[in-house]
This record gives sequence, structure tokens and C-alpha cells, in this order.
Amino acid sequence: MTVKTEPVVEIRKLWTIFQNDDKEAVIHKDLDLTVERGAIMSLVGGSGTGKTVLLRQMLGLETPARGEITVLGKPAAELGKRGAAMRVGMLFQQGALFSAFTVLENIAFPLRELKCLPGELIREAAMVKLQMVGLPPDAADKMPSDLSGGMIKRVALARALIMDPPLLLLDEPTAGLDPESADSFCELLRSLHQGMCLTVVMVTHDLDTIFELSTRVAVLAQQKVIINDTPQKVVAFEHPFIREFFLGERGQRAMALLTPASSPI
Ligand SMILES: Nc1ncnc2c1ncn2[C@@H]1O[C@H](COP(=O)(O)OP(=O)(O)OP(=O)(O)O)[C@@H](O)[C@H]1O
Repeated sequence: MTVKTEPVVEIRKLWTIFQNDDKEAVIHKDLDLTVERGAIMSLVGGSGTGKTVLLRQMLGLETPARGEITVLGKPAAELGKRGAAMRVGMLFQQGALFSAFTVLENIAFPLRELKCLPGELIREAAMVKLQMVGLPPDAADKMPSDLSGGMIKRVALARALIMDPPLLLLDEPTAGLDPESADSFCELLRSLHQGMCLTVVMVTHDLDTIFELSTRVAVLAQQKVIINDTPQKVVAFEHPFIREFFLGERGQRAMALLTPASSPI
């Protein structure tokens, strides 16, 4: 008998509407999405289909016009600023580090904000995370301006994970990285997913990342999630966006990774 656990994210009948000048833009319309515990879900879709907005709504940073978003059994809106980092880690597209803070201060920031832990404990926790993301101890005192793009992503990831949240949201985690750095970042995400029992939702256009990591792919089109399934099932789904996105030349190359031996599914 299989025991069905509660989904980590459940979105029901979601509407997102923006008012631009006197025009209304309906970005999501009656959108449903379920993310099961332990999944690594890639959220894909054309430009402007509302992938980033959806991540921000899951984090409780934006409120939809209508519908429900439940994250770890609670409405996303109730995550609250202080509680959010304990339940959900977010890696923003540009890393979004504080330029005037050192690496260690950046990683420690969410813990310092709690204002209830001794400084030494915070420092130790941040050093552990620095090591977990594969950075050497001497990176702790560097400034963000001294770091490569790959290192910035790692520091931002360490900060997102400082409170060991069960859910990690990533916006374009490998964008701007060279292929080698992107590969090693994917490898890091894979090992953290296993080691920390994470559920991961990531917005990405990078086919290599999708095929190397995803257990699920959810496709946004026509203001909805048109399919949420395994990568193999998604690429076989008949839709113009999917054909263009996955079955173009780049897609064919990335799909070569989906051999039985390397498949994450
Ligand atoms: N606060 C806002 N006010 C008005 N319009 C917004 C706001 N935030 C997002 N939008 C619009 O909503 C649409 C979806 O934005 P979003 O950034 O989520 O798209 P996306 O799918 O992540 O696109 P891309 O792949 O190009 O990054 C866009 O047209 C964007 O201009």
C-alpha cells in the first residue's frame, strides 16, 4: 500500500491580473498546480507567461487576484516575512546579494533578522552552509564584487538554505553561468536535494538543467498549467510551445541526456 503525503504546494483556481494604465492583463486564469514532496519541478513557458510571478506568489511576496495557494499546509499569504525563510528558500535570478555585506554576512542575514540567536551560533551556522555549497572557508570574508557568477549563485543558495527550509524556489538558477559552472551548480542542487530532503521548484529556460534535474516539468501556456508530468511525458505532449521548446535543435541535444542510465525519473 502506498501512503499519499500532502503536497508541498497546492494551487487552485488562481487568477493573476495586472492593471497597466487603463488595460487589464490577465496572466493566470483558473490555474491549478500541485507539487508533490520530494519533486524537482521545472516550470517552463514562453516569456511573460507568469513563471516568476508564480514563484513570488508561492513565497507570499505577491497576492493573486483570486484563488488559493497552499504551501506546506498553510496559505502562502500567511508565510509572513519572518516565517518565510524557515519554510521556503528562494534563489532570485541575479543572486540579489547585499553588495556592502561580506559573503558570511549575506548568508547569515535571515538568521540575524530573527534577532534571537547569539552571534557566534549564527556565524557557525553560516560557515556550515558555506561549506555545504562547496565554497572554501576563506570565501567567508570576501565581498560580492570579488566573486565569480557561479560563486554568487552559491552564496545566494547558502543564504536561501540557512534555515533548512523544506521547499526551495529557484528563478533561473543557471542563467548567466558558463556551461561548466552550470553543470557543477546542477550537481550541487542534486546533492542538496537528496541530502536535505528538499522539494524544489525552479523556473528555467535551460534544457540541460531541465533534463539533468527535473522529476516533473510543468508547462505554462494559455494562462494555465497545460501539463505537469515527467519530462518524457511532457516532450511527447502535442502543443506548439512544447514542440518548439523541446523538439528544436537545442532540445534534441539536451534530450540525448534522457538515456535510461542518466534519467532522474
Ligand atoms: N507588478 C507588476 N505589475 C504589472 N505587470 C507585471 C507585474 N509583474 C509582472 N508583470 C507582468 O506579468 C507578466 C508575467 O511576468 P513574469 O516575470 O512572471 O513572466 P515570466 O514568465 O517569468 O517571463 P520571462 O521568462 O520573460 O522571465 C509580464 O508581462 C510582466 O510584465
